[in-house]
Amino acid sequence: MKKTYTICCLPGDGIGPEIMAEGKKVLAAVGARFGVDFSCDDALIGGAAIDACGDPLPAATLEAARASDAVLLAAVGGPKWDATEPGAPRPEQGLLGIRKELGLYTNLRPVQVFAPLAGASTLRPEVIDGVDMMIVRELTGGLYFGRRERFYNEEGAGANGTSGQRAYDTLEYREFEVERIARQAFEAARKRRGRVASVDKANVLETSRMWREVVHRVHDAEYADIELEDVLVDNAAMQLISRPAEFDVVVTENMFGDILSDEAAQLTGSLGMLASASLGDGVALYEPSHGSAPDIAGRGIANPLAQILSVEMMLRCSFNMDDAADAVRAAVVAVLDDGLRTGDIVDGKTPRDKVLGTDAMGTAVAQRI
Ligand SMILES: NC(=O)c1ccc[n+]([C@@H]2O[C@H](COP(=O)([O-])OP(=O)(O)OC[C@H]3O[C@@H](n4cnc5c(N)ncnc54)[C@H](O)[C@@H]3O)[C@@H](O)[C@H]2O)c1
Ligand SMILES: CC(C)[C@H](C(=O)O)[C@@H](O)C(=O)O
Ligand SMILES: [Mg+2]
Repeated sequence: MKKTYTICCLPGDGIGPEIMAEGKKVLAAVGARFGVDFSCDDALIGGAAIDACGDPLPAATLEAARASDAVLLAAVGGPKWDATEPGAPRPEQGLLGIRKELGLYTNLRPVQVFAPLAGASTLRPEVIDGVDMMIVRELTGGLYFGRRERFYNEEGAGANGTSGQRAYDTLEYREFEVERIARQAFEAARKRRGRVASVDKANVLETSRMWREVVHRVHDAEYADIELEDVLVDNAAMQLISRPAEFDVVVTENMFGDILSDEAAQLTGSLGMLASASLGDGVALYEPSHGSAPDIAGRGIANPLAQILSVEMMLRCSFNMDDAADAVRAAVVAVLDDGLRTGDIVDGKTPRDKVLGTDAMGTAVAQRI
């Protein structure tokens, strides 16, 4: 009897369905080579779910995700759902909702420069040479999940020529949330080069002062073998592009991690190269770090490699299929070594016949597995 894994697939919006097709293609190739069945069932999330049933995270989706062995998500969002009236459902609520419901507090975003893509980055080759870092982003706390409110008709409306609106978001962390993400970062560092940079804004924010104190306490008590440095987030943003190869593990709170990971993606040549794994205590979710790329959606030119590398992370983290994960990685490296590129990772030297669309790029990877 073949082993069967059930994967809940959430294609979402924009380029989501296009890159999801390539993730499935790669899973099928892995299944054929390693004698495993991947049963992939689609469910609705984001804008597609709003259109179908008015809810960005339908109960049936959550149920399917909980019943699966792993969740593979592509991307949500797009301009179609941006300009709705106050309080209307938004695609991003589906994503934040599933992260919270599944308790996915750890988001791993590996930033690696594939040697053949050195020319695709906007940074000089000697700056990005050897870049290999793991961003450990806290994913279920902070500003994203704090109390927020918007007041449309405040007293004093019209003062200073405005309509008198007021709005707030709350940045809150509890000690246990910092402790558990710190442990994840130190554990990751032990398997890597033994260094953690903890990024905060402790010169200004009270949450950051607590963050720093807790990270150091966990470090001193349990991980004294790991080298720990504190970096203020503004300085971290600068150092990420001035000395990126020196970072090993970077741990930070939710919003800083969101912003820094998009910045770090530029080291790899494109946001289309950045995979991620969102982990908690139960079923895990894998998704590219990028969004639904509405500017290129429907044209068949999106880079599917972040989705495919997210499949690699799934095979490793959820199914303990290291050989299969290695095969996916090797296939991606082989494709890049063969000079094949999607439009976002070309450089001045890429010949036209080596520039592939989404479907051909996915096929090229699958064929090499
Ligand atoms: N995890 C997610 O589902 C996720 C993540 C980020 C943004 N979003 C949503 O996506 C929508 C668009 O956001 P945005 O434009 O700010 O960010 P985006 O990540 O969708 O796109 C930013 C830029 O990167 C390019 N890009 C992204 N992925 C690519 C790929 N695979 N191949 C080639 N190019 C790629 C896009 O074309 C665009 O120029 C918004 O609604 C946003 O909320 C969703
Ligand atoms: C779409 C959005 C809510 C999401 C985030 O900010 O977490 C995205 O930018 C990401 O990085 O996964
Ligand atoms: Mg983001």
